[in-house]
Formats: sequence, structure tokens, C-alpha cells
Amino acid sequence: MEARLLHHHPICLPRSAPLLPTSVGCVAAARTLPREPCRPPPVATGGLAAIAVACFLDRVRRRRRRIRGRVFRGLSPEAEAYLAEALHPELFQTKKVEEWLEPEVLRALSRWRESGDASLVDLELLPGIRVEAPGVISFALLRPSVCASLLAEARHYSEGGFPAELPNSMNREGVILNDIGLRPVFTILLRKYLAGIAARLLGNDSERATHLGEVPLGTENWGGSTLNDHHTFIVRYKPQGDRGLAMHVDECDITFNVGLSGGDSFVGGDLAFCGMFGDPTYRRLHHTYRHEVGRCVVHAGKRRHGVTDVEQGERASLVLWTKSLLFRGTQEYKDKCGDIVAGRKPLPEEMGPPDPICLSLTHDRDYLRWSHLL
Ligand SMILES: O=C(O)CCC(=O)C(=O)O
Ligand SMILES: [Fe+2]
Repeated sequence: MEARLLHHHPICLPRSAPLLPTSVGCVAAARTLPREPCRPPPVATGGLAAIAVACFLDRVRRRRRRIRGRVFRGLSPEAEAYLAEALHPELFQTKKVEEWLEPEVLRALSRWRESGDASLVDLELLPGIRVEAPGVISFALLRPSVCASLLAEARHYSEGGFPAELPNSMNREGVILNDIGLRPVFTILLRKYLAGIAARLLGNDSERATHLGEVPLGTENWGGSTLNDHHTFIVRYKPQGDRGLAMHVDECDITFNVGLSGGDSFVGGDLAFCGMFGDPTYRRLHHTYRHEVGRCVVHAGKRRHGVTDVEQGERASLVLWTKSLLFRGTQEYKDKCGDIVAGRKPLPEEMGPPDPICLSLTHDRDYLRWSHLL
């Protein structure tokens, strides 16, 4: 039960172990344990019977510690099993997440982290921050060494024959990091660091910035002040596999997309941004973006985007689809997207020819009419 709750609300990690086994449970659990070497009491005080009891209690104690560890981390048994096989076990340590970040990111976030007021996030201190296009902002987030480890871990997982689900409905070559035991570290990344940036870029009016210096951000509220869940994965593209990604909108409110390989290690593979879902300009090309290792591009999930084919090399992205349940319950969300239960708002009637790169096989009723432009 608790594990299910964690799955749905990973940001709400419990502060205390919710389910410690009772002594009866422990006895039963200890019987199912593989026989481990027992640690006998330091001084043999009461003969064989006392040693047997001490051994038994030692096994129970160790089993208890293991269960508590798993409940704290909120890992599924599969994820727990992968930990023993991981290439970079240090990636799984929640205490080390801060070391993943470019140091200036911490400086930009420090006043928010002291006060809880996201309007104090200093966007200008985010390293190399750029407004790529209205509503699309990028900055250096992760250290290149962490990007290399994450990519190597994803390759190790894919090539190791471990059980795999597809990260999204469009990509066959990728790994859902939440499923392999990395959900807790990304929950920390989101809760302690990205949440402030999300609130400042795409949160409610009292926290959201309107400009970066003189340049308008062109963002609006997409629940950035109340993000509570994430679906985090790595996708890889290469000429002999998934070459690119068709135009789409994401199944989330705010997307953080970090380059794990930079523009010098692949040819093609541009991330193309078109307009917002429901906006008359949604089939206009707004910007094309090239990944840089460790640089994160942030945008509303409902901005149409896609990846052009990779012609050479390999392109890889670390993607966090983040959501706000609270925002999804508001009238503002319904006006923007439709009802989460009743279904998405229909797109407006397609008007005139699209920019070819923005044409979507999965979203446009007139795809065949314009596909000769591709
Ligand atoms: O690979 C990318 O840069 C984009 C991935 C993406 O848009 C997605 O998985 O939703
Ligand atoms: Fe996407």
C-alpha cells in the first residue's frame, strides 16, 4: 500500500518508516531468509541455546534493516535487484544529488532554499541562461561527468537484458530511470532544485518572472509552483535505431530536457519547437535547438516539439516529465487543456499550410494533405 502511494506521489516521501514489521512478521520473515552467516554474540554466555537465540535475533535485525531501507527508498523489488548490478551505484545515492549540479545553480537557488519563496530564485545566476524562444529557456544544469555516468548506466541497462518498458509511446530505445531505482534521486533533484526553477519560470503569478534582463520569458503558469510527480527517462537516437521523434506534446505539465550527448557527437537530431497546444501558431516553427552536454531546456509540456532524424553518431536526452496534480484540478488547466478526466480539448480546426517541420502524424487531421511538404 505504502509502496503504491510512493509510486503515485514520489515527492511526498515519508519522513519515518511507515511499516516496520511486527515481531511476529519478523519471525515469519526470518524463516524465509536464505541462511546467512550468523554473527554470534561477542561473549558466549549461555551455551548453545543462547547462541542460537542470538543468531536468530541477529538475522531478524538485519532483515528488518533491509526492509526498512527498501521502504524508505520506495523501490520496487526489480529496482532493488538492479541496484546490485548497477554500473554506477553512486548515482543512486540521494545524498549525492547536489554534487550533480553545476555549482552556480546552487547560488541561483540559495535564497529560495532559505526562505521557500520561489520569487527569490535569481534566474540571471543560472549558468549560461538563454531565452531560446518565447516559452523555451535553457541553462547549464548538470556536470558533464554525471551526464556521462547516466548515459553509461542507461546503455548498461539496455544492453544487459534487464526487463524494460518503453519510456514513451514514441521511442523504442530508452530506459525509464524511475523503474531502475533512480526515482528517489530524481525526486530529490526535482523537489530540492528544479522545483524552484519551475516556479520561477512556469509557476503562479506571484512567483513567476516575466523577463530575463530585458528579454521577455514568454512563459505562463503551467503548475510550476506545485509540481508533485515526475516520469524520468533517457532516450537515445541513432541512424540504425530510433532516428528521431515525431512532432508531439508531452504527457506532462513542464518538461526538463538535458543533453547527455552534445552537438559534436551527432549530425542531425535538432529539437524543433513549434507553438503551444490550442494556440493559432501551434504549427509555426519557433526555434530549433541543439543539445549541449549538461544543458537543460525547459518548456511547457503542451508546446509542440519533435526531434529531426539523426544522420550520424548518437544523440541522447535525459527527460523529466513533471506534473502538478493540484494545477490539473484548476479551471485554468481546464481552459488550457480540457478536462483531465473527460479528455483533452480538441485542437482548433487546422488553418492553412503548416511549417513542414511542425506537421504531426499523430496530432493533425490534415497530415496527408500536407505530407508532400516533408
Ligand atoms: O530527445 C529529445 O530531445 C526530446 C524527447 C521528447 O520530446 C520526449 O521524449 O517527449
Ligand atoms: Fe516530448
